[in-house]
Amino acid sequence: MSADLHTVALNPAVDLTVGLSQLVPGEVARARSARHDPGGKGVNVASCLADWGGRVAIHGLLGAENAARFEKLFAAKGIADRMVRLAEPTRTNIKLLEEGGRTTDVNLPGFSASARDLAAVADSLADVGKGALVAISGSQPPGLDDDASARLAGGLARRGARVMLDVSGAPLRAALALPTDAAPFAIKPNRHELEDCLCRPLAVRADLVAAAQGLLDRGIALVVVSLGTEGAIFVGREAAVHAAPVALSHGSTVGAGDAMVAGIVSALAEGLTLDRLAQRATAFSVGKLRNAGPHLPENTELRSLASAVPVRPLAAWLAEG
Ligand SMILES: O=P(O)(O)OC[C@H]1O[C@](O)(CO)[C@@H](O)[C@@H]1O
Repeated sequence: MSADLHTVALNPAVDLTVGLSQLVPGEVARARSARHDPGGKGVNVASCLADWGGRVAIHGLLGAENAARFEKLFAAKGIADRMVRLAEPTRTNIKLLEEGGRTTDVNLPGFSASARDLAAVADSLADVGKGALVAISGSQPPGLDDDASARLAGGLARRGARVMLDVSGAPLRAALALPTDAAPFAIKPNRHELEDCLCRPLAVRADLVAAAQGLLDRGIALVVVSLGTEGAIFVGREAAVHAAPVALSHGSTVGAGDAMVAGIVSALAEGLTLDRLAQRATAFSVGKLRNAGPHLPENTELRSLASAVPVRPLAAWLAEG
């Protein structure tokens, strides 16, 4: 990969995955297993990019008190740690994984952060500009303005970096309001996040595609909408495709979207065509389901998964729906 790769995690998390036979709300559940993994969207993306062989630096905020688990991951994968340390610990998010793979996420708000902390993150990105690819992912901790991620993205875009933004809710709305010269290069909402952001239902394929195409007018070059078991659509200025998922396994779905973001970033770094990018992104996402924690399978397995991903022009997918 020739590009300079960076990820930003403003609100990382230790993921506590609790294995259960079945979750019945209101009843006592006996856990069969428990594991802790360093997580949060920007951490997962960095970890997957490093697994693929990318040279990646991570920025953002991290609680000093429980940083060891993250530092161990970064050291093991050769990820350059440029995260700003905060006194409060990083949150723990709970993932209730039932037999059969259904996962219920309980995501905590996280440490509180200030405008000064955000400025320190922006400083750590000051030398990142033209030629760089930067993934900014995940929620923002309490204390930051809704447009915190959008401001980071806008600054980077104006310096010539290509930003892949994977945020939702108010931070996504703020990013979509950026002037076109500060717009992210790519975004990856899921259907629900896009509906929430545009305040309208997108249950019909034609509406979904029209909404994604409409976002290109805001200066975004690539809009990826993930559709769970229905795959994902990839809408660019010159081409648009649908990728179907291949053989789903029963692992936790936690981090599958982050793996998809890593696949998109790696494909952009390698200059792949949109077809190949869609296959790569889908293969990373499906491959991640096979592993617990923020880890991808071997590159040979990912390549073979990618070659099996059915990709077709969006018009064909639309005609069928
Ligand atoms: O930042 P959010 O939206 O709370 O999501 C964080 C959660 O998402 C994940 O990154 C998976 O996408 C988990 O590792 C983490 O617990």
